[in-house]
Parts: sequence; structure tokens; C-alpha cells
Amino acid sequence: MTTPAIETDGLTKRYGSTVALDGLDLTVESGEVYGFLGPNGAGKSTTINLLLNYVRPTDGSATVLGLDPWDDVVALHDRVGILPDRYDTYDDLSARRHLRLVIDTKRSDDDPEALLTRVGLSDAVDRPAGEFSQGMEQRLALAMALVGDPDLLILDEPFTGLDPHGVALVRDVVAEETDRGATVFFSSHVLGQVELVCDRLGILHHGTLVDEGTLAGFRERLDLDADAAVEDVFVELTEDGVRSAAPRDESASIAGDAPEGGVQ
Ligand SMILES: Nc1ncnc2c1ncn2[C@@H]1O[C@H](COP(=O)(O)OP(=O)(O)OP(=O)(O)O)[C@@H](O)[C@H]1O
Repeated sequence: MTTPAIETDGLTKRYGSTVALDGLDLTVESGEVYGFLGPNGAGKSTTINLLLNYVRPTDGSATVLGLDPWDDVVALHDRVGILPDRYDTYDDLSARRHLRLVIDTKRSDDDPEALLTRVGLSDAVDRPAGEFSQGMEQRLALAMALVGDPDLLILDEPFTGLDPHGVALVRDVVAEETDRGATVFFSSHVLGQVELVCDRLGILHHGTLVDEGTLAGFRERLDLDADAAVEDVFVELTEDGVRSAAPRDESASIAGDAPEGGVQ
């Protein structure tokens, strides 16, 4: 049996009395495109931060590509490409230099220009990133995620700031990456795009995986129209919408962790 790309068992993260992630049991099979959906504050970025060892779990465990994110962090980061929700570029460094930093870190022999061409930045290879628009920064971050042909791509809100060409480009990249055998795990609010690229969807709400499956399966189980979109599934399963900024008072007696950094 192939090792799952991602497997979590009771993965939990509390910040004080806020339960950001509540006993997540998740399996993402190798080679699939898994869309991780949920309203603001559902715990999507927290999950990604835990998988990448940017924050420590309060409870539970996870493996990524069969590796323990806490014990095998270097090996893991060598094999994972990450597009964070927000990436701050170095204003004075060119796109090429940004690529070079990742290529050197991953000891890859990728050509920065080829990767930048792949994301539509061939005209901006030597321009400082400080001059980039939001969409160009997003394309640059995507090129950086692709360095070294990662076995797993983790894309946090990959469509942010992109024009329709950029959105189509992300879709193409996802298809190319899965064609060569990579797994793609992404969170997104651009629900219309999700159904075009995902094999399976997981719906996170209040830190809990409330449902998962194929879009066709959701339509059937939730008794939605045959042409119901991901939006309808999302609304059906997460009806009370955005989690309040106020912490849920579920664990007043539980010692919480201090706020930490990572993907927001
Ligand atoms: N460093 C932190 N300190 C305290 N609370 C945090 C921290 N990071 C996240 N949280 C809380 O954990 C919960 C889940 O947040 P998270 O960022 O994982 O949600 P999300 O699903 O990624 O949301 P969005 O779609 O808005 O990015 C929220 O209630 C959030 O306020």
C-alpha cells in the first residue's frame, strides 16, 4: 500500500481557550488533489502550520510523506513545496535571486528562468520584487514552491490576487504537477476553482472536519441539485459562517499554548 501524503490522528491545536484545530483525522492519498475548505477562522492555516512544523500541536500526531514533521523537518521541507497564504518578498532582490535562494536551500539544479517562465514571469526575471504587483508576487511564490519537483505541494489560498490568466495558470500547474505524480493539498475560498481541480474535498468548520468526499458524493448525500456547486456544499455544511474573533470557551481548564508564528 502506498504511504499517504498526509495523515493526521487527533491533531489538535489550542491557543489559550481558543480551539483552532480540534482532533483532526485526515488522510490525503498520494497523487490526489485535495481541497481543504472552510470559512474564515476554521483552522485551515493552523493545520498547514502544524503539518510544516511552524507550530507545535497541543495533542495528536501527523505524518507528511511518511515523515514526522517534528523529527524529520529538514527531510520534509526538502520534499514539500509551499505556497503560503501570504508571502513577503525581499523588495531589493530580483525574482531570479528569490528562486536562487530556494534552489540553493533545496540543493536543486532547477533553472530559475525556466521556473519563472512557467509562471508567466519571463519578462520580470531580473526585476526587483519590490516592484511587483500582488499577482506577480503570487506567481513568484508559486515558482518558488515548484523548486525541486516536490512530492507534495501545499498551496494556501493559491488564487489570491490572481487575474483570470493567473487562476488558469494555477489550474494548469496543478494538473502538470499531478501528472508527474505529485500530491496537491490546498485551501481556497475561490470555490468555483476548487471543483475544477480537486479529486476530493474536506470541509473544515470550527476546527473540525465536518465532512469530506467528492463533489458528486456531497450533492447526493446533501440532497442538492445535480448541478449544485461547491458553494452550495460549503454553505450547507458551514451555515453559521465565519467563526467569531472571540475564542470559543471550550477549554477554560486546559492550559493553552502561547501564540506562535507561521502561516496566517
Ligand atoms: N497565533 C495565534 N494565536 C491565537 N489564536 C490563533 C493563532 N492563529 C490562529 N488562531 C485562531 O485559531 C483559529 C483558526 O485560525 P486559522 O488561521 O487556522 O483559520 P483559517 O481557516 O486559516 O482562516 P482564514 O480562512 O481566515 O485564513 C481562529 O480562531 C484564529 O483566531
